[in-house]
Amino acid sequence: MTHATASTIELPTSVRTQMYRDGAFVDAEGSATFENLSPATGRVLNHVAAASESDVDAAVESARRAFDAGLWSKISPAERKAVLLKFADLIEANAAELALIDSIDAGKPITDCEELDIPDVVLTIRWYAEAIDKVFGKVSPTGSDNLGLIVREPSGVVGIVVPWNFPSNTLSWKIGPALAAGNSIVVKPAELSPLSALRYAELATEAGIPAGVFNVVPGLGHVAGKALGLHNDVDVITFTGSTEVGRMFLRYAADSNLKQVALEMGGKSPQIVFADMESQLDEVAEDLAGAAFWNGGQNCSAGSRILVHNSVKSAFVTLMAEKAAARKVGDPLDRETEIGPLIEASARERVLRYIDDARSAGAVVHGGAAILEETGGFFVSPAVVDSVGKDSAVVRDEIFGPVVAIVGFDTEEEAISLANDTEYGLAANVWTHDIDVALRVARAVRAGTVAVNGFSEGDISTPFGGFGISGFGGHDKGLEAFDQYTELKTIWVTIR
Ligand SMILES: NC(=O)C1=CN([C@@H]2O[C@H](COP(=O)(O)OP(=O)(O)OC[C@H]3O[C@@H](n4cnc5c(N)ncnc54)[C@H](OP(=O)(O)O)[C@@H]3O)[C@@H](O)[C@H]2O)C=CC1
Ligand SMILES: CCCCCC/C=C/C(=O)O
Repeated sequence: MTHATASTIELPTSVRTQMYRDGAFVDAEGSATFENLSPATGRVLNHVAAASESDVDAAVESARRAFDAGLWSKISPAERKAVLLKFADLIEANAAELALIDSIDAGKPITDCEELDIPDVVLTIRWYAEAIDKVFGKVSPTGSDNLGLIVREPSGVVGIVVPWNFPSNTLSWKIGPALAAGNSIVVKPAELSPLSALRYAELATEAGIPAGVFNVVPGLGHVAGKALGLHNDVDVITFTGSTEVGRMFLRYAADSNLKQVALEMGGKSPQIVFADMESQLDEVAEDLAGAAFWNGGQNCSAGSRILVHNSVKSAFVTLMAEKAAARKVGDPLDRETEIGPLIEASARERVLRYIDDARSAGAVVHGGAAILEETGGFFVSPAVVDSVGKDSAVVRDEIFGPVVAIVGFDTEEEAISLANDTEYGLAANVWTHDIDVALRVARAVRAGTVAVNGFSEGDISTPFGGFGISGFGGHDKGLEAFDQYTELKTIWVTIR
């Protein structure tokens, strides 16, 4: 394994670029490939198989064959657990290499990948492995003439479509419960970060997951993703990404076999800071700088909208500007780096446009410029936007970059009203010492996760999903994730 600077990037030698089907790497139809670029240099890293519609058909066929054969779907939960625990062990044993792959492929800081992303994958796979033989069906409250059994069965073939911002984590939140429940899966990783999914599939086979249970079809969203969404033999689609593409999966389901669809989409998550935090404003600003700028703000639950009491707003803005300026932006493979490049050139242009438009409309912007352009990478320094109207685009839109907008409020009611003034509803955060205020606000804000006194998405035991246009049809994480990947069946017995 080579650790390299952005100018001499070398991927680990284990990296494979073909599709993964039936337990083996295979070329896409006609050996078609697409260019996979480095966000840190803008240069081509490698060429990856571009799955066609017929490649997706073949992967789904393979998944269905494996499901029907029952070598995974019908074995006991305890047996699946043993294999999944081995899978987790193999991921752990290869953690350094997986971290390097995601860091190079998606431009994520290497220390984040090593210390957060990959350990979270190991934890997730272990957690679902451990859970599966502890989840029971139910017996309904019948009279003595009947026995009503409510059982859960694996759904069948699950299509998994994921984005590039946490290539390993969003994948693990879906493959963990889907595999534990006994399904076969076909994964469509993001075009911008396709590599780690292929390695996870290979490690799954090494752990003993039967051929055909775990397939990967890298490729273009409007080809491979669409083919999976429209496939009549896919029982479930689970998706993380933009609301725009999430809507397409609902249409695909309506136009095909009415497959189950679960969508985890974007957000514009409010971070509400009350006046009683005045004595700890520095600590709050540090936490909220993390919430806004972690992963370069390319996070569905990024704390990109701060609502702060007007009595402490000016001091808070000064602190946030300092925190932003202190963040080290640079080569994702440099261990000092806290913020890597944005994922692609168009993302950088979009983020800079939001910043310029806000400035032109009279906002005060601290930071927020294209930097390190000589590297060829897509770097932007973090931006704190103040003196901005609550209806401006920088306050309302999911920017998916290191940009945080700050808006003042005077009363609790106003804070709640501003927090809920969005179509999104993924996450929120409230800072106060007053437990009554904290709980009143937590209950009043319409969001799937509300953190109190610290940015958080919960842990693996807590369900993660969104209200409004942030979520549809199910949750990732927690035992609740099994609802996405199982069908409920009633068995009604007449006792004669
Ligand atoms: N909630 C979240 O975590 C995320 C939210 N977003 C939001 O979405 C914006 C765009 O990011 P992006 O990664 O492009 O997200 P997308 O929603 O475009 O992509 C997510 C996944 O869907 C696939 N896809 C794209 N188009 C189609 C299609 N027509 N039919 C079926 N599948 C498709 C993508 O493939 P391909 O990669 O080939 O395009 C990718 O695998 C971000 O700027 C952000 O606002 C993005 C990522 C994560
Ligand atoms: C270390 C675990 C990080 C998980 C973050 C997942 C974010 C998901 C998303 O943007 O959808």
